[in-house]
Amino acid sequence: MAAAATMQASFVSDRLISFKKSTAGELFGLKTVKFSSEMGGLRRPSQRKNITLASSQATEPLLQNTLKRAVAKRAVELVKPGMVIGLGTGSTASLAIEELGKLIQQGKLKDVVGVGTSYQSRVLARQFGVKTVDLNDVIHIDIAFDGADEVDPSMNILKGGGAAHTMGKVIDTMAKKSVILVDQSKVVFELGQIFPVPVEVLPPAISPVLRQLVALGGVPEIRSALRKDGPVITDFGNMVVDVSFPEGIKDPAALEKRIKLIPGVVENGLVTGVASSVLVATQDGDDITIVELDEFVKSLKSVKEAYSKA
Ligand SMILES: O=C[C@H](O)[C@H](O)[C@H](O)COP(=O)(O)O
Repeated sequence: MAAAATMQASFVSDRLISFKKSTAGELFGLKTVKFSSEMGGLRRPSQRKNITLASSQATEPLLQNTLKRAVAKRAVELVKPGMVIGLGTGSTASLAIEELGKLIQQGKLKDVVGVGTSYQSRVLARQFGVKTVDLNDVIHIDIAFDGADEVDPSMNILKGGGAAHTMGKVIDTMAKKSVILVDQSKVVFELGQIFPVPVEVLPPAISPVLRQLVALGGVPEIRSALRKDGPVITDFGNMVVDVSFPEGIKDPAALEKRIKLIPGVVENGLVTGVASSVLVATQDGDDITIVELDEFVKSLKSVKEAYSKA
């Protein structure tokens, strides 16, 4: 319970929690310092657990932002003239909107329109010159770009750190190609070990939903707002419950469905079987590279094997 409370306290710290996410080193349970530095200065799990918010603010977000920008730039290279693009929410998706806007403003992409997943994405699209249309005015989406809070090696996703997972799921599911953009810190062996599962809930149903979530083995906490007293209220007027699962999430697809079936639940942040591609921004020394998730996972396995033989 104390761990869950700590997680929740961090979680509401305006998402300055990248330092708590599982690193590549943790993905396969590696403990060596050498592996961490070899992989571009990734922290050992022990460091990660004990790091303070202050030190993370001093260093980690700078690198993470560079990685997010790099993956956003790469993603928009996939866009062709005339496409309808799903515009995700969050810091990484926001950078993709900005990069898309640059290409449009430079005249390199014509007749592209975006469909926003949130107020945030629509406002940014307007700011960066990406024309938006209503979801109900399009019959298809060519590519959706979105971020994630965690990704496992099977391309199961955990979303909703910004309480925007409901429309994100609608648009990502509808898109011909759902491209998830992450930096290496988001790749985990098992979903839910660091992040709780966000659940959007109809406010009048909050108590029965909380009870049902406990019955599923979850530890639910209503997400509190940062600069407002009381709960976070989503773009659709609902509340968000962050649910940690102390026993782990062994079957994300099954849990996604079980939470969805609770009356009063609008949507949850588990997204399974939807992503067509996960682009991972990785850092190795001064080099930043963008790779597909399976390639990233393979490279970790080979490093692990090399160290286990040494
Ligand atoms: O609700 C927010 C979305 O699911 C975001 O895509 C997710 O939280 C990742 O956000 P960020 O890119 O800021 O880490």
